[in-house]
Amino acid sequence: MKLLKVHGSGNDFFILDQQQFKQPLAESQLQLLAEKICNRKTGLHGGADGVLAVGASSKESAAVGRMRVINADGSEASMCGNGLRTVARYLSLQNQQATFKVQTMYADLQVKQSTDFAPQVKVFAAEISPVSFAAKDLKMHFAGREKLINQELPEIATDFKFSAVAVPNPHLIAFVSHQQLIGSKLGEIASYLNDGKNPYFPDGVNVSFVEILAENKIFVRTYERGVGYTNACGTAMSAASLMYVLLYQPQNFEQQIEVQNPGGMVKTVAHQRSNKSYWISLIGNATFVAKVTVPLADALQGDFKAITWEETGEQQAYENFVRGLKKSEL
Ligand SMILES: N[C@@H](CCC[C@H](N)C(=O)O)C(=O)O
Repeated sequence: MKLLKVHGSGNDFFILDQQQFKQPLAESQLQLLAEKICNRKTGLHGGADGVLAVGASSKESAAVGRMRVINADGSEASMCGNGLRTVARYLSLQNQQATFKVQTMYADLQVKQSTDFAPQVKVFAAEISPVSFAAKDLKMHFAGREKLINQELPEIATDFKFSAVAVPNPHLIAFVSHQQLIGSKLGEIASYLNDGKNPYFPDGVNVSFVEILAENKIFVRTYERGVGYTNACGTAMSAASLMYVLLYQPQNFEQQIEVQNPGGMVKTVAHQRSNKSYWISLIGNATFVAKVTVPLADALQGDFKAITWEETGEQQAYENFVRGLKKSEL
């Protein structure tokens, strides 16, 4: 079985092109494969944050291909912003196209090759959409609250104001001080809301703390549903950018925002359509780390003795790029 180890801003994945098989993997196999190869302790070459399953788009879709997102714990998500940029690059090379649409769970999303951030640091832009603040779209249950925009949530924490937005996967976002950003509260709140037992987000939620560094410059730290802390979360950085504009800089739609994260940096632009709906452009690296082969049967048993791992050399280029950034740190 062929895999491609990739990352967007250090949020790393294995791309699994299902078209290599006579039949796509069964759902149970796909879930088990993600759990086995992504495990940070026993997985494939240090594991990953998830699997991006690429396949043919459905007949009624005009998209060039389809992306499904399987978290490291085997749960499926409706969207993955960092992952979509790497899938866009993969499909761009496969189809010799620089701009096209990729089918995702709820929408065909526009992707486009953009200007490299540095030599061997390839960059793609991805449409993050649809956006909703509705509790039903977030699978969020706080008594009497259909929306959550910069509000206290005494049910889960004091000292913070939260906003909840689906892009379309669910995000809970708080703008915080640097001390709060680097503290333990994010992990405590997110672990509880992703325990599978709490009444507020029974399906879990991605939780982010955001520090405003300057106008149009923010730092986003995320504890992801189905994964835990990650270097970056593309949909979280997109959701945080939209909330930053809505809450602090409502004149800054269509302006580029620098979003720093523990894994590097991306750029975002918040947009509002004529029908008043929102969407976000997420612009960032789409790094191919290594070409990988592993027997499928071995991988499903967590046996990685017979793998091949062929580095592309891009990871060194990415690390050089990050070292050159004037970036805040945790
Ligand atoms: N890291 C991804 C999001 C992956 C899915 C998320 N963990 C969820 O379960 O919603 C991104 O870059 O957006």
